[in-house]
Amino acid sequence: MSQIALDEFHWILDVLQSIDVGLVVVDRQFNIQLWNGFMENHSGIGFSKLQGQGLFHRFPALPESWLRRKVETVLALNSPTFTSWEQRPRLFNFISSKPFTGRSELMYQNITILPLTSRNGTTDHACIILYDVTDAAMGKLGLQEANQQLKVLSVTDRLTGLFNRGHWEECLRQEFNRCQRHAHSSTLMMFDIDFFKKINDGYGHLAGDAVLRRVSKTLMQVLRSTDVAGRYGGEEFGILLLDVDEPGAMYVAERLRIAMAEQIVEFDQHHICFSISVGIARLEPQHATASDWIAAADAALYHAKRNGRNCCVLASRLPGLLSEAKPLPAQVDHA
Ligand SMILES: Nc1nc2c(ncn2[C@@H]2O[C@H](COP(=O)(O)OP(=O)(O)OP(=O)(O)O)[C@@H](O)[C@H]2O)c(=O)[nH]1
Repeated sequence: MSQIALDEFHWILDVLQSIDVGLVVVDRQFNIQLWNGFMENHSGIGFSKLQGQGLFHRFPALPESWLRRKVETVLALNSPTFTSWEQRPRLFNFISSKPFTGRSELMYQNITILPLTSRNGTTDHACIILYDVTDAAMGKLGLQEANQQLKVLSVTDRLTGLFNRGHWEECLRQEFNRCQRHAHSSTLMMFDIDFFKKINDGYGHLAGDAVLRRVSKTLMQVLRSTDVAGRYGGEEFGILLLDVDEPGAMYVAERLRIAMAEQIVEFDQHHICFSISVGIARLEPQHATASDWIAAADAALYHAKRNGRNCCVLASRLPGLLSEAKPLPAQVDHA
């Protein structure tokens, strides 16, 4: 080798040694043939201690079967492969070295695996290249998290944590369409807190808000995870009971009504009781739109109010009433 060629070789080795990218060369038996400065710094093990040793023997936490498969494919096809951190967050469990910007304890890595062809034309070595992409990954994950939070906020009612009206109505429309396509039926419940204005007028808006939050908490305790509950208006709520018939819905509505009437909201040294009135409507063939379905449940709710409140009414039984009005709980009970 000429002096110039030797110098160039030396420079290349210097560059490989100090480049801010991890380089590992292995042979077909996965014995380590090259381990650059980046790998030394992040693993804390110098090349002299690893040279010729089995990669999986020295690094048992590596995903052995995955890496074997990748390297063997690269060598067989004589073609490189790339794996992003989104497919596999990291190959080596290196600690992230970005103490100020980094929010992740471990480094995120992109990985390229290259086939290395010798001068005699055989491809018996592979070069694993590791890029530290922790900053980019954290940026993207942060953005995804923020988007996810925005998505949740955009469908949630701030006060109660239930679905807001817009999203709940969208769920209702989807269920309406699903029932039309598959010729089966679900049931809708609309309920409203009785004499809610009196609570606001008597104890202030914040007391009213506390009652609305208690309604939502009670709903979450009584309903199943498949039920879709939303805040429809100020003190009116809608619940979609999927694949539930009228008797089933009446059973749920009564449970809900009783659970609400048993609540005592403590606010500013007052004990506040309340009740709800419920209208129930199964999706019927005569409901041409989702709005017709809501109107049917609303009509039943209106009758529940007219019937004395604290009761449940089925739209299919209008104007007759299925459940008798119960005595209202004393609405405001001084401590
Ligand atoms: N605290 C509070 N009150 C609200 C909110 N949204 C609506 N309201 C109040 O809810 C009350 C609804 O009163 P009405 O529609 O007269 O109904 P009601 O007093 O419950 O009487 P019935 O429904 O006939 O039993 C009004 O006083 C509204 O100001 C809210 O977010 N917080």
